[in-house]
Amino acid sequence: MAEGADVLIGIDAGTSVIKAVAFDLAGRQLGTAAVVNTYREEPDGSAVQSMERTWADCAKALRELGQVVDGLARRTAAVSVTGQGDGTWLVGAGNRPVGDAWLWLDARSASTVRRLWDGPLERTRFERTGTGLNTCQQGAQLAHMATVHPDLIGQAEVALHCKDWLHLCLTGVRATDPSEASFTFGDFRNRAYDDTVIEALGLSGRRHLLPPILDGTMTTHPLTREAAEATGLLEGTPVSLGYVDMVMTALGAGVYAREPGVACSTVGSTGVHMRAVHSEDVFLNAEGTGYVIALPIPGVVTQVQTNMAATLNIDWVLGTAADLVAEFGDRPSKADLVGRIEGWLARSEPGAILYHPYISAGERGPFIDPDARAGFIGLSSGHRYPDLVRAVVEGIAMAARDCYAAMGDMPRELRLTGGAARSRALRSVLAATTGASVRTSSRDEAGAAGAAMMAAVAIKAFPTMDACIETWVTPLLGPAEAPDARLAERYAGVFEGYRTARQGLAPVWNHMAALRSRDVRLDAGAEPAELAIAAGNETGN
Ligand SMILES: Nc1ncnc2c1ncn2[C@@H]1O[C@H](COP(=O)(O)OP(=O)(O)O)[C@@H](O)[C@H]1O
Ligand SMILES: O=P(O)(O)OC[C@H](O)[C@H](O)CO
Repeated sequence: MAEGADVLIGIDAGTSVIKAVAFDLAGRQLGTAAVVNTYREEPDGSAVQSMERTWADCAKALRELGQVVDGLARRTAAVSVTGQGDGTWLVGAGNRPVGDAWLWLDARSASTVRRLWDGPLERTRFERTGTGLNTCQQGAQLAHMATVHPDLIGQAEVALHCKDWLHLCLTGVRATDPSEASFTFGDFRNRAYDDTVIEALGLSGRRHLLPPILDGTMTTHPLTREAAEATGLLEGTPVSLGYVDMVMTALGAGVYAREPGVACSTVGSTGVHMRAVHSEDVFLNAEGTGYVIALPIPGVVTQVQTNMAATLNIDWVLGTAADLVAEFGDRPSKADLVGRIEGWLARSEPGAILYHPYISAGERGPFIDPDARAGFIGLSSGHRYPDLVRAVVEGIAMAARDCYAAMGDMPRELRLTGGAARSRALRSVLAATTGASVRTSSRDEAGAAGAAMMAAVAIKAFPTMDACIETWVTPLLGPAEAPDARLAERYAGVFEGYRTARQGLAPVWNHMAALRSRDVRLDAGAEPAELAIAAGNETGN
């Protein structure tokens, strides 16, 4: 470690915000800089993001951090980068992007996913990766591009994820990390690529696109001169490649605990619900859903169910109100609306309306169905906007319970992070819905902290990740907020309705999807065809 270097920087390139956060070597947060992330969604299901802009925004966040923390460049011992997972960031000659990145929100590969589900090697693929195939993942997206956009793949030399792209921009090194490599193309037991998995995805002929796997707790690479100029940091600063943000956030929030019954939920744009287990204790369900994501701790992985949209539903319900109000004058800010959530929850009745939070074009956990869509059940004429907001919040919590129910016993303690953790009312709904006590960390930036912890181990500020957790995570955990018993009883009943309804709705979602695709075909000049509600296409329980 360089003389006087007492700062670690964690970069967390999320779907909504790109953050750069400085910590001292004991994990105390020294400063934060954030740049709003930009991506586009189109009616064809695409969700894409400029790769150049992502790097420019990341560099901007680092430069701004330099204005917040005195002497940052000279004091930085190491940097680590994590980011939104899944998706496909193609890089071609001269390390230039091949078009825009496809994000995890991109639903275009739905038809390819359905085809691959029926393949002879699908169960083997699931048992090796521990991960149910869905449209978010790079394996599905590459397989789809191979048939529909061979031009894109043809120009690519390497297929990266978001954090890998930023790591390439910082260091000039093409690599990915053990977590995304193993849940997408490999085996979580040995954290290496697996030929059968790659064959199951129909990608044996594209094997050359997969980069080397690098463990950022063991290896760092020096910041290049160009990256130093762009970020304001010093050339040669060690850079560690973090694991995917889902486990970096969980690591920073306390997923790895010695006590039994502890789980960790990130309720941000997406909902991620997980437990840390030894890789031999992973439970592979019959439905083939969930993720198994390696932690940067030897032999320890997270067993995960992730529901696609969590607070994106809150953004939708608030955005709807903002659009309406804007018709009469000024548009209220998101902060104004978020600030009213507690009040709306206080004056609405718990468990009165069901809401399924599948607002983001499909669901991936605990069931996989690209056709799933959001909806309210149980509206009466007396219900008003606060009741809808409450239903949306409860729907997000029901989805969390649905995910834990598919992984075995409910947790006793839920370590909660993400946007929803900021609200006392949301925490109490989550506690009552899952029946678990909720604890949050006094540090806000769990994802960046998880990444910085990798850098701390890489530069040997701590001998092991266990030792780093003892200093960085455990002391910051707040008191347990116990569930309200009456509310918990009410929500246990509501959950039965929630699950029964979403199982029953699968054929309706499928029918609506068929209508949508018929509209597209009619627009293209095809003959109309008869449609009837058929048996569902749902995978999962
Ligand atoms: N006090 C709050 N009450 C309820 N929801 C909140 C609150 N603060 C933030 N949120 C929700 O959390 C979202 C941001 O979550 P966050 O975890 O920061 O994002 P991301 O998952 O994209 O990193 C906001 O868009 C909003 O929907
Ligand atoms: O960008 P956020 O919401 O922090 O993380 C997104 C996940 O990595 C993504 O859901 C993986 O599929």
